[in-house]
Amino acid sequence: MNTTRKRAWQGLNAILNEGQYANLWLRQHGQTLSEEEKRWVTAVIYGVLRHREPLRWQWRDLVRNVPEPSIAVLLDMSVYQLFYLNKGAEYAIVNDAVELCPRSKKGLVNAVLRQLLRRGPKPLPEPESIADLALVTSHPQWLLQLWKAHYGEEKMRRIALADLEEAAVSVRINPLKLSREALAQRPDWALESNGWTIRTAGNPVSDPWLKEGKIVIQDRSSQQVALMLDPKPNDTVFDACSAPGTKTTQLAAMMNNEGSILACDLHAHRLALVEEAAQRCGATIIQTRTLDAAQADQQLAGRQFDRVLLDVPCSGLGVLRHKPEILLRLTPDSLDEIVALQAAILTHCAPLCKPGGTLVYSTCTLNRKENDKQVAAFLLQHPEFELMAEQTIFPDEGAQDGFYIAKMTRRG
Ligand SMILES: C[S@@+](CC[C@H](N)C(=O)[O-])C[C@H]1O[C@@H](n2cnc3c(N)ncnc32)[C@H](O)[C@@H]1O
Repeated sequence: MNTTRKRAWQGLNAILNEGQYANLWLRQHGQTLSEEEKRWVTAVIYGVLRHREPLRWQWRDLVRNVPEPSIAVLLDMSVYQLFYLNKGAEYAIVNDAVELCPRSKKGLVNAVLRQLLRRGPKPLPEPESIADLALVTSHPQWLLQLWKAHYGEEKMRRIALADLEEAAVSVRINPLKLSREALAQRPDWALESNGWTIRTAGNPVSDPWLKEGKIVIQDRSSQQVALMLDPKPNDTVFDACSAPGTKTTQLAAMMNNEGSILACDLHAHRLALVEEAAQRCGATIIQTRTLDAAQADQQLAGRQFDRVLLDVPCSGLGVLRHKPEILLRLTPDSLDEIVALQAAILTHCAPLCKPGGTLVYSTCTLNRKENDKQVAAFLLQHPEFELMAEQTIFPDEGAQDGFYIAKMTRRG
Protein backbone atom coordinates (compact mmCIF):
# COMPACT_ATOMS: atom_id res chain seq x y z
CA MET A 1 0.00 0.00 0.00
CA ASN A 2 1.29 3.40 -1.05
CA THR A 3 0.57 5.54 2.04
CA THR A 4 0.77 8.84 0.11
CA ARG A 5 -2.37 7.75 -1.80
CA LYS A 6 -4.10 7.29 1.54
CA ARG A 7 -3.02 10.78 2.63
CA ALA A 8 -4.23 12.34 -0.64
CA TRP A 9 -7.60 10.58 -0.24
CA GLN A 10 -7.90 11.79 3.37
CA GLY A 11 -7.06 15.33 2.26
CA LEU A 12 -9.57 15.29 -0.58
CA ASN A 13 -12.29 14.00 1.74
CA ALA A 14 -11.54 16.77 4.24
CA ILE A 15 -11.68 19.41 1.49
CA LEU A 16 -14.50 18.13 -0.72
CA ASN A 17 -16.72 16.52 1.92
CA GLU A 18 -15.95 18.40 5.15
CA GLY A 19 -15.40 21.97 3.90
CA GLN A 20 -11.70 22.40 4.74
CA TYR A 21 -9.34 24.58 2.68
CA ALA A 22 -6.62 22.75 0.72
CA ASN A 23 -3.76 25.02 1.77
CA LEU A 24 -4.69 24.76 5.47
CA TRP A 25 -5.09 20.98 5.32
CA LEU A 26 -1.73 20.62 3.58
CA ARG A 27 -0.02 22.91 6.08
CA GLN A 28 -1.46 20.95 8.99
CA HIS A 29 -0.88 17.43 7.66
CA GLY A 30 2.07 17.97 5.34
CA GLN A 31 4.54 17.97 8.23
CA THR A 32 4.35 14.18 8.51
CA LEU A 33 5.34 13.78 4.84
CA SER A 34 8.74 13.96 3.14
CA GLU A 35 9.24 16.82 0.64
CA GLU A 36 8.72 14.44 -2.26
CA GLU A 37 5.55 12.94 -0.75
CA LYS A 38 4.21 16.40 -0.01
CA ARG A 39 4.77 17.50 -3.61
CA TRP A 40 2.92 14.41 -4.87
CA VAL A 41 -0.01 14.77 -2.44
CA THR A 42 -0.26 18.50 -3.27
CA ALA A 43 -0.26 17.81 -7.02
CA VAL A 44 -2.98 15.15 -6.69
CA ILE A 45 -5.18 17.23 -4.38
CA TYR A 46 -5.06 20.33 -6.60
CA GLY A 47 -5.32 18.24 -9.77
CA VAL A 48 -8.51 16.55 -8.54
CA LEU A 49 -9.98 19.86 -7.34
CA ARG A 50 -9.30 21.56 -10.71
CA HIS A 51 -10.60 18.68 -12.83
CA ARG A 52 -13.33 17.35 -10.56
CA GLU A 53 -16.14 17.49 -13.16
CA PRO A 54 -14.31 15.75 -16.04
CA LEU A 55 -12.95 13.14 -13.59
CA ARG A 56 -16.43 12.20 -12.44
CA TRP A 57 -17.72 12.30 -16.01
CA GLN A 58 -15.17 9.59 -16.88
CA TRP A 59 -16.75 7.04 -14.52
CA ARG A 60 -20.31 8.32 -13.92
CA ASP A 61 -21.84 6.21 -16.73
CA LEU A 62 -20.39 3.02 -15.24
CA VAL A 63 -22.52 3.08 -12.06
CA ARG A 64 -26.27 3.26 -11.62
CA ASN A 65 -26.10 5.58 -8.58
CA VAL A 66 -23.22 7.76 -7.41
CA PRO A 67 -21.76 6.01 -4.33
CA GLU A 68 -21.27 7.73 -0.96
CA PRO A 69 -19.06 10.87 -1.14
CA SER A 70 -15.82 9.32 0.15
CA ILE A 71 -15.99 6.47 -2.40
CA ALA A 72 -16.85 8.88 -5.22
CA VAL A 73 -13.76 10.92 -4.27
CA LEU A 74 -11.63 7.77 -4.25
CA LEU A 75 -12.80 7.02 -7.81
CA ASP A 76 -12.13 10.65 -8.88
CA MET A 77 -8.64 10.47 -7.41
CA SER A 78 -7.90 7.12 -9.04
CA VAL A 79 -9.05 8.40 -12.43
CA TYR A 80 -6.79 11.42 -12.00
CA GLN A 81 -3.81 9.15 -11.40
CA LEU A 82 -4.72 6.79 -14.24
CA PHE A 83 -5.55 9.32 -16.94
CA TYR A 84 -3.84 12.59 -15.97
CA LEU A 85 -0.64 11.52 -14.23
CA ASN A 86 -0.28 8.35 -16.30
CA LYS A 87 2.93 7.06 -14.74
CA GLY A 88 2.38 3.45 -15.84
CA ALA A 89 1.42 2.17 -12.36
CA GLU A 90 -2.16 1.29 -13.37
CA TYR A 91 -2.52 -1.94 -11.40
CA ALA A 92 -0.95 -0.49 -8.26
CA ILE A 93 -3.40 2.43 -8.47
CA VAL A 94 -6.38 0.09 -8.77
CA ASN A 95 -5.13 -2.27 -6.05
CA ASP A 96 -4.47 0.59 -3.60
CA ALA A 97 -7.93 2.08 -4.23
CA VAL A 98 -9.54 -1.31 -3.55
CA GLU A 99 -7.47 -1.78 -0.40
CA LEU A 100 -8.32 1.71 0.88
CA CYS A 101 -12.09 1.36 0.72
CA PRO A 102 -14.35 -0.58 3.11
CA ARG A 103 -15.11 -4.22 2.34
CA SER A 104 -18.64 -3.47 1.14
CA LYS A 105 -17.34 -1.15 -1.62
CA LYS A 106 -14.32 -3.12 -2.82
CA GLY A 107 -16.25 -4.91 -5.56
CA LEU A 108 -17.69 -1.67 -6.95
CA VAL A 109 -14.38 0.23 -6.94
CA ASN A 110 -12.53 -2.71 -8.49
CA ALA A 111 -15.15 -3.16 -11.22
CA VAL A 112 -15.34 0.54 -12.15
CA LEU A 113 -11.57 1.05 -12.27
CA ARG A 114 -10.93 -2.12 -14.29
CA GLN A 115 -13.61 -1.13 -16.79
CA LEU A 116 -11.95 2.27 -17.07
CA LEU A 117 -8.58 0.65 -17.68
CA ARG A 118 -10.07 -1.40 -20.52
CA ARG A 119 -12.00 1.52 -21.99
CA GLY A 120 -9.30 4.19 -21.63
CA PRO A 121 -10.08 7.93 -21.28
CA LYS A 122 -13.21 9.24 -23.02
CA PRO A 123 -12.30 12.33 -25.05
CA LEU A 124 -13.78 15.48 -23.52
CA PRO A 125 -16.19 17.54 -25.65
CA GLU A 126 -14.84 20.68 -27.31
CA PRO A 127 -15.81 23.44 -24.86
CA GLU A 128 -17.95 25.36 -27.34
CA SER A 129 -21.26 25.61 -25.46
CA ILE A 130 -21.44 27.00 -21.92
CA ALA A 131 -22.50 23.54 -20.69
CA ASP A 132 -19.43 21.88 -22.20
CA LEU A 133 -17.11 24.63 -20.96
CA ALA A 134 -18.61 24.14 -17.49
CA LEU A 135 -17.82 20.42 -17.71
CA VAL A 136 -14.28 20.85 -19.03
CA THR A 137 -13.31 23.58 -16.55
CA SER A 138 -15.40 22.50 -13.50
CA HIS A 139 -16.89 26.02 -13.26
CA PRO A 140 -20.63 26.33 -12.55
CA GLN A 141 -22.69 27.53 -15.49
CA TRP A 142 -24.07 30.49 -13.52
CA LEU A 143 -20.52 31.79 -13.04
CA LEU A 144 -19.67 31.44 -16.73
CA GLN A 145 -22.87 33.34 -17.55
CA LEU A 146 -21.92 36.05 -15.06
CA TRP A 147 -18.42 36.43 -16.58
CA LYS A 148 -19.92 36.44 -20.07
CA ALA A 149 -22.25 39.29 -19.05
CA HIS A 150 -19.44 41.20 -17.28
CA TYR A 151 -16.43 40.67 -19.54
CA GLY A 152 -17.75 39.22 -22.84
CA GLU A 153 -17.82 35.65 -24.15
CA GLU A 154 -14.20 35.43 -25.32
CA LYS A 155 -12.81 36.72 -22.01
CA MET A 156 -15.10 34.41 -20.02
CA ARG A 157 -13.72 31.46 -21.98
CA ARG A 158 -10.10 32.54 -21.48
CA ILE A 159 -10.52 33.08 -17.72
CA ALA A 160 -12.17 29.68 -17.20
CA LEU A 161 -9.47 27.87 -19.20
CA ALA A 162 -6.68 29.81 -17.43
CA ASP A 163 -8.05 28.57 -14.09
CA LEU A 164 -7.05 25.04 -15.10
CA GLU A 165 -3.37 25.96 -15.11
CA GLU A 166 -1.16 25.34 -12.11
CA ALA A 167 -0.82 28.49 -9.99
CA ALA A 168 2.50 30.33 -10.25
CA VAL A 169 4.34 31.11 -7.02
CA SER A 170 5.44 34.77 -6.90
CA VAL A 171 7.98 36.13 -4.50
CA ARG A 172 8.62 39.65 -3.31
CA ILE A 173 11.74 41.12 -1.77
CA ASN A 174 11.59 42.45 1.79
CA PRO A 175 14.09 45.31 1.70
CA LEU A 176 13.85 45.66 5.50
CA LYS A 177 15.81 42.39 5.72
CA LEU A 178 17.38 41.84 2.30
CA SER A 179 19.31 44.45 0.36
CA ARG A 180 19.15 44.54 -3.41
CA GLU A 181 22.96 44.00 -3.42
CA ALA A 182 22.58 40.80 -1.38
CA LEU A 183 19.90 39.60 -3.79
CA ALA A 184 22.23 40.26 -6.72
CA GLN A 185 24.65 37.69 -5.22
CA ARG A 186 22.14 35.03 -6.13
CA PRO A 187 22.83 34.38 -9.79
CA ASP A 188 19.57 32.60 -10.63
CA TRP A 189 17.29 35.23 -9.01
CA ALA A 190 16.52 38.68 -10.40
CA LEU A 191 14.39 41.65 -9.44
CA GLU A 192 11.75 42.64 -11.96
CA SER A 193 11.29 46.20 -13.17
CA ASN A 194 8.61 47.02 -10.52
CA GLY A 195 11.43 46.77 -7.95
CA TRP A 196 9.55 44.23 -5.79
CA THR A 197 8.90 40.97 -7.63
CA ILE A 198 11.75 38.47 -7.71
CA ARG A 199 12.07 36.10 -10.64
CA THR A 200 13.18 32.89 -8.94
CA ALA A 201 14.65 29.62 -10.09
CA GLY A 202 13.81 26.46 -8.12
CA ASN A 203 11.17 26.21 -5.46
CA PRO A 204 11.02 29.34 -3.26
CA VAL A 205 8.55 27.66 -0.88
CA SER A 206 11.38 25.74 0.82
CA ASP A 207 13.93 28.55 0.60
CA PRO A 208 15.47 29.48 4.00
CA TRP A 209 15.09 33.20 3.14
CA LEU A 210 11.33 32.73 3.53
CA LYS A 211 11.53 31.80 7.24
CA GLU A 212 14.08 34.56 7.76
CA GLY A 213 11.61 37.11 6.38
CA LYS A 214 13.97 38.19 3.60
CA ILE A 215 11.43 37.22 0.98
CA VAL A 216 7.64 36.88 1.09
CA ILE A 217 5.39 34.69 -1.04
CA GLN A 218 2.95 37.17 -2.56
CA ASP A 219 1.23 37.10 -5.90
CA ARG A 220 2.37 39.84 -8.27
CA SER A 221 -1.20 41.24 -8.51
CA SER A 222 -1.38 41.47 -4.73
CA GLN A 223 1.94 43.36 -4.71
CA GLN A 224 0.37 45.87 -7.09
CA VAL A 225 -2.22 46.87 -4.44
CA ALA A 226 0.39 48.32 -2.08
CA LEU A 227 2.15 49.96 -5.03
CA MET A 228 -1.14 51.71 -5.90
CA LEU A 229 -1.56 52.94 -2.30
CA ASP A 230 2.02 54.26 -2.56
CA PRO A 231 2.66 55.11 1.11
CA LYS A 232 5.63 57.32 1.97
CA PRO A 233 7.90 57.28 5.05
CA ASN A 234 6.20 59.04 7.99
CA ASP A 235 2.68 58.53 6.61
CA THR A 236 -0.11 57.28 8.85
CA VAL A 237 -1.81 54.24 7.30
CA PHE A 238 -5.03 52.40 8.17
CA ASP A 239 -5.15 48.83 6.81
CA ALA A 240 -8.74 47.82 7.63
CA CYS A 241 -8.76 44.14 6.57
CA SER A 242 -5.13 43.24 7.05
CA ALA A 243 -4.80 39.56 7.93
CA PRO A 244 -2.59 37.66 7.26
CA GLY A 245 -0.53 40.80 6.74
CA THR A 246 1.03 40.20 3.36
CA LYS A 247 0.25 43.70 2.14
CA THR A 248 0.78 45.29 5.58
CA THR A 249 4.39 44.13 5.66
CA GLN A 250 4.91 45.40 2.11
CA LEU A 251 3.53 48.80 3.17
CA ALA A 252 5.94 48.89 6.14
CA ALA A 253 8.83 48.12 3.80
CA MET A 254 7.73 50.83 1.35
CA MET A 255 7.68 53.26 4.29
CA ASN A 256 11.15 52.10 5.38
CA ASN A 257 9.70 51.44 8.85
CA GLU A 258 9.01 55.17 9.33
CA GLY A 259 5.51 56.37 10.21
CA SER A 260 2.73 54.13 11.50
CA ILE A 261 0.34 51.46 10.28
CA LEU A 262 -2.82 50.50 12.15
CA ALA A 263 -3.54 46.96 10.94
CA CYS A 264 -7.04 45.70 11.76
CA ASP A 265 -9.15 42.65 11.11
CA LEU A 266 -12.46 41.28 12.33
CA HIS A 267 -10.83 38.08 13.61
CA ALA A 268 -8.33 38.22 16.48
CA HIS A 269 -6.85 34.83 15.58
CA ARG A 270 -6.11 36.13 12.08
CA LEU A 271 -4.50 39.28 13.48
CA ALA A 272 -2.00 36.99 15.23
CA LEU A 273 -0.82 36.08 11.70
CA VAL A 274 -0.20 39.78 10.99
CA GLU A 275 1.88 40.04 14.16
CA GLU A 276 3.91 36.94 13.17
CA ALA A 277 4.45 38.34 9.67
CA ALA A 278 5.55 41.71 11.07
CA GLN A 279 8.00 39.99 13.43
CA ARG A 280 9.40 37.78 10.67
CA CYS A 281 9.79 40.71 8.27
CA GLY A 282 11.26 43.12 10.83
CA ALA A 283 8.36 45.55 10.34
CA THR A 284 8.29 47.63 13.53
CA ILE A 285 5.67 50.28 12.69
CA ILE A 286 2.62 47.98 12.69
CA GLN A 287 0.08 48.09 15.52
CA THR A 288 -2.79 45.63 15.40
CA ARG A 289 -6.37 45.98 16.59
CA THR A 290 -9.44 43.78 16.30
CA LEU A 291 -12.13 45.80 14.59
CA ASP A 292 -15.21 45.46 12.41
CA ALA A 293 -14.39 47.58 9.37
CA ALA A 294 -18.13 48.02 8.75
CA GLN A 295 -18.18 50.09 12.00
CA ALA A 296 -14.69 51.55 11.80
CA ASP A 297 -15.84 55.19 11.87
CA GLN A 298 -17.44 54.57 15.32
CA GLN A 299 -14.64 52.42 16.69
CA LEU A 300 -11.93 54.88 15.59
CA ALA A 301 -13.96 58.06 16.01
CA GLY A 302 -11.82 61.20 15.76
CA ARG A 303 -8.92 59.56 13.92
CA GLN A 304 -7.86 60.14 10.31
CA PHE A 305 -5.05 58.69 8.22
CA ASP A 306 -2.97 59.74 5.19
CA ARG A 307 -3.66 56.42 3.44
CA VAL A 308 -6.46 53.91 3.88
CA LEU A 309 -6.32 50.40 2.44
CA LEU A 310 -9.56 48.43 2.08
CA ASP A 311 -8.45 45.00 0.87
CA VAL A 312 -11.94 43.70 1.51
CA PRO A 313 -13.27 40.15 1.94
CA CYS A 314 -14.50 39.02 -1.48
CA SER A 315 -15.69 36.01 -3.43
CA GLY A 316 -12.13 35.14 -4.53
CA LEU A 317 -13.00 34.49 -8.18
CA GLY A 318 -9.60 35.82 -9.28
CA VAL A 319 -7.61 33.28 -7.26
CA LEU A 320 -9.19 30.02 -8.40
CA ARG A 321 -5.84 28.70 -9.62
CA HIS A 322 -4.61 28.91 -6.01
CA LYS A 323 -7.92 27.97 -4.36
CA PRO A 324 -10.08 25.91 -6.75
CA GLU A 325 -12.23 24.76 -3.81
CA ILE A 326 -13.79 28.25 -3.61
CA LEU A 327 -16.13 27.10 -6.37
CA LEU A 328 -17.48 24.29 -4.19
CA ARG A 329 -19.01 26.71 -1.71
CA LEU A 330 -19.97 29.77 -3.74
CA THR A 331 -23.56 30.51 -4.71
CA PRO A 332 -25.15 33.57 -6.36
CA ASP A 333 -26.76 34.36 -2.95
CA SER A 334 -23.42 34.33 -1.12
CA LEU A 335 -22.07 36.77 -3.72
CA ASP A 336 -24.85 39.24 -2.91
CA GLU A 337 -24.13 39.04 0.84
CA ILE A 338 -20.49 39.87 0.29
CA VAL A 339 -21.35 42.86 -1.94
CA ALA A 340 -23.41 44.36 0.91
CA LEU A 341 -20.57 43.85 3.42
CA GLN A 342 -18.04 45.51 1.08
CA ALA A 343 -20.37 48.49 0.59
CA ALA A 344 -20.65 48.89 4.39
CA ILE A 345 -16.86 48.67 4.78
CA LEU A 346 -16.34 51.38 2.13
CA THR A 347 -18.96 53.67 3.68
CA HIS A 348 -17.70 53.31 7.24
CA CYS A 349 -13.96 53.46 6.52
CA ALA A 350 -14.00 56.35 4.04
CA PRO A 351 -14.40 59.04 6.78
CA LEU A 352 -11.09 57.84 8.24
CA CYS A 353 -9.24 59.10 5.14
CA LYS A 354 -7.87 62.63 5.65
CA PRO A 355 -8.81 65.36 3.16
CA GLY A 356 -6.07 65.11 0.54
CA GLY A 357 -5.46 61.49 1.55
CA THR A 358 -5.55 58.30 -0.54
CA LEU A 359 -8.07 55.46 -0.33
CA VAL A 360 -7.42 52.16 -2.11
CA TYR A 361 -10.16 49.56 -2.47
CA SER A 362 -9.11 46.12 -3.72
CA THR A 363 -10.46 42.61 -4.21
CA CYS A 364 -9.04 39.36 -5.56
CA THR A 365 -12.21 38.66 -7.48
CA LEU A 366 -13.68 38.96 -10.96
CA ASN A 367 -17.21 40.17 -10.37
CA ARG A 368 -18.07 43.72 -11.40
CA LYS A 369 -20.63 44.05 -8.59
CA GLU A 370 -17.79 43.67 -6.07
CA ASN A 371 -15.39 45.73 -8.17
CA ASP A 372 -15.97 48.70 -10.46
CA LYS A 373 -19.75 48.80 -9.91
CA GLN A 374 -19.19 48.80 -6.15
CA VAL A 375 -16.74 51.71 -6.43
CA ALA A 376 -18.98 53.59 -8.88
CA ALA A 377 -21.91 53.33 -6.42
CA PHE A 378 -19.66 54.58 -3.59
CA LEU A 379 -18.42 57.54 -5.65
CA LEU A 380 -21.95 58.50 -6.55
CA GLN A 381 -22.80 58.82 -2.85
CA HIS A 382 -19.44 60.33 -1.86
CA PRO A 383 -18.60 63.19 -4.19
CA GLU A 384 -15.80 64.15 -1.79
CA PHE A 385 -13.82 61.25 -3.30
CA GLU A 386 -12.33 61.23 -6.78
CA LEU A 387 -11.26 58.14 -8.74
CA MET A 388 -7.59 58.47 -9.71
CA ALA A 389 -6.89 55.03 -11.19
CA GLU A 390 -8.66 51.73 -11.61
CA GLN A 391 -7.29 48.40 -12.77
CA THR A 392 -8.74 44.94 -13.33
CA ILE A 393 -6.03 42.29 -13.60
CA PHE A 394 -7.08 39.07 -15.33
CA PRO A 395 -5.53 35.65 -14.63
CA ASP A 396 -5.34 34.77 -18.33
CA GLU A 397 -2.95 37.65 -18.98
CA GLY A 398 0.12 36.23 -17.25
CA ALA A 399 1.28 34.29 -14.21
CA GLN A 400 -0.81 36.35 -11.79
CA ASP A 401 -4.08 36.28 -9.90
CA GLY A 402 -7.19 38.17 -10.93
CA PHE A 403 -7.50 41.39 -8.93
CA TYR A 404 -9.35 44.68 -8.96
CA ILE A 405 -7.76 47.85 -7.56
CA ALA A 406 -9.26 51.34 -7.35
CA LYS A 407 -7.30 54.33 -6.12
CA MET A 408 -9.27 57.35 -4.90
CA THR A 409 -8.30 60.61 -3.25
CA ARG A 410 -10.36 62.64 -0.82
CA ARG A 411 -10.68 66.17 -2.08
CA GLY A 412 -8.85 68.59 0.24
C1 LIG B 1 -8.67 39.62 1.40
S1 LIG B 1 -8.38 39.27 3.06
C2 LIG B 1 -7.13 40.44 3.45
C3 LIG B 1 -5.76 40.06 2.98
C4 LIG B 1 -4.68 40.97 3.55
N1 LIG B 1 -4.93 42.36 3.23
C5 LIG B 1 -3.30 40.58 3.08
O1 LIG B 1 -2.79 41.14 2.13
O2 LIG B 1 -2.72 39.67 3.68
C6 LIG B 1 -9.76 39.95 3.85
C7 LIG B 1 -9.68 39.99 5.36
O3 LIG B 1 -10.84 40.68 5.81
C8 LIG B 1 -11.19 40.19 7.09
N2 LIG B 1 -12.57 40.62 7.36
C9 LIG B 1 -13.74 40.05 7.02
N3 LIG B 1 -14.78 40.80 7.44
C10 LIG B 1 -14.25 41.89 8.06
C11 LIG B 1 -14.79 43.03 8.72
N4 LIG B 1 -16.12 43.19 8.82
N5 LIG B 1 -13.94 43.91 9.27
C12 LIG B 1 -12.60 43.75 9.19
N6 LIG B 1 -12.04 42.68 8.58
C13 LIG B 1 -12.84 41.78 8.02
C14 LIG B 1 -10.98 38.70 6.95
O4 LIG B 1 -10.79 38.11 8.22
C15 LIG B 1 -9.72 38.64 6.07
O5 LIG B 1 -8.59 38.51 6.88
